Amino acid sequence: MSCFQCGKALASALLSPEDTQRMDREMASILPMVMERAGMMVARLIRQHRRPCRVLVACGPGNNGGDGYVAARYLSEWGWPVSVASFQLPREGSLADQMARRWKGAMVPFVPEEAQQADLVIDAVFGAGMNRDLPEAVERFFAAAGQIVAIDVPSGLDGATGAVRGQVTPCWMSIALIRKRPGHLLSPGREICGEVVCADLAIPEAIMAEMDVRVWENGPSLWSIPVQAADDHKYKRGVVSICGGAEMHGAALFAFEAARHVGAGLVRLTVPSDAALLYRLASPAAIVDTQPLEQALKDERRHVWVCGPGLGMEEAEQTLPLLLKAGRQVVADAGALSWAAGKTEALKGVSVITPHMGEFSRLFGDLTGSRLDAARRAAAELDTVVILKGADTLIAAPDGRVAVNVHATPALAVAGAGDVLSGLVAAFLAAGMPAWEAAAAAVWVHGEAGQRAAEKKAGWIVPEDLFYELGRARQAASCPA
Ligand SMILES: NC(=O)C1=CN([C@@H]2O[C@H](COP(=O)(O)OP(=O)(O)OC[C@H]3O[C@@H](n4cnc5c(N)ncnc54)[C@H](O)[C@@H]3O)[C@@H](O)[C@H]2O)[C@@H](O)CC1
Ligand SMILES: [K+]
Repeated sequence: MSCFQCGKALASALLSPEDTQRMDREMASILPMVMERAGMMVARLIRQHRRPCRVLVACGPGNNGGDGYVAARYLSEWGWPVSVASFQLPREGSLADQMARRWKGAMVPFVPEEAQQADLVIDAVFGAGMNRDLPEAVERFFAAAGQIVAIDVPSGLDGATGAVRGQVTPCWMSIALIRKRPGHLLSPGREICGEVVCADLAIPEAIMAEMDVRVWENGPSLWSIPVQAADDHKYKRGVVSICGGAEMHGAALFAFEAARHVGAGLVRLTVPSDAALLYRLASPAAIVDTQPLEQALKDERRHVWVCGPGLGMEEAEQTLPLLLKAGRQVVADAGALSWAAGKTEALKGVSVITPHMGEFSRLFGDLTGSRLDAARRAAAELDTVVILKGADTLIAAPDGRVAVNVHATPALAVAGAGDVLSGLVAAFLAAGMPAWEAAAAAVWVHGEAGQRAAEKKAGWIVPEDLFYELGRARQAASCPA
């Protein structure tokens, strides 16, 4: 049973504004209770993180503001000095209006001077569905604040995409309601959220189970990596083949070592004959084939290939179409992606592509809209899993699923780290994992190994440092019971 079927993935769901609107409709009859709990949980979480201090709650006209009035009431009942500044009063008769009427404490003007005097400002002006520019008065108000806690998202952050609509002052903490939103993890939103904590609103399980979630935070609940078994043999663990180029040997060797160290049963390099000696000297453990690719493809057991790291344009042209024609599962990276620029359809049939933003733009044109939507569109267009690499790597499937990975470290920003990733994806494909799951698991394991290596080397790592962390990283990636 996959993790999706057993429902564990729901814990890492990232809710889009459409998801929450649908949810609100489903639970219309209990919405007052849910808002009451949201405000109470916000107050509780603040109490857990902060000693009593002068609090100013900035409230907007919608449900986000409603949560703010409730949080103000709870903190005040617990003896905290609290005032509320209303940016705009809620519509009469709305749920937020009902909550505002239950606030009997001090009201102060919505001006920067008030924000400046408070020890803590709670941002309940706009929620995750905001899709207009932030009014200047709101920008100025928060710019004067010292410490800000945002309810759900900082006002001005588009919860669906991580886009920031105006000058948003970074928060100290954001309290995500029910689940995080994609915008909490996606840049640039991620940089203004501060610590993100989730408030459990005790939503009925039946409602959660009905959610048609399409975006998740990447983690072990999304996939199952095969574990070792008594009857393992190298072909069961999986065979990975890697195309090596004549010039840049290092890239293919990084992919090769990564696949070996993460547990592939057998890894082979297919290289031009005049380069074979260099590969053999660089890695005495390497099985280096110099036979023509057509010959190598006669071996049906070699069904997973990495094509691109260390390949020139011509080499990519001579290998990728042959691999696809032979029906192999291909991880295409680097040289293969450069070769396909301007003829993106040449990648059709590839299982996984791993572009960084530059390669992605060369393949699919300049970004219009969000990276998340662009990755999803590209995956659908090519019928291929897309790993769009970055500080917040996206793993998009042709059916619209997207995993957002922030399990990483800036220490991985070195040449060669991407080649390691290609080797990992191939190893998990060869182990029998479906493409999206293999890609998501590889990205997570890459991040885990990076974090472990960075810890040992104070952040300054080379790709080789990852190899000996990969076994433990794979172990850590096993689906939790
Ligand atoms: N299911 C959930 O996730 C729950 C969500 N709740 C809260 O509900 C929030 C979403 O509530 P709403 O959909 O009412 O959204 P908001 O609270 O953001 O309010 C939207 C209102 O603000 C106005 N507005 C938006 N941008 C503006 C701008 N730039 N200038 C002036 N006015 C602007 C809109 O016209 C609308 O009237 C969440 O963020 C969360 O705080 C909770 O109350 C309970 C449960
Ligand atoms: K907010």
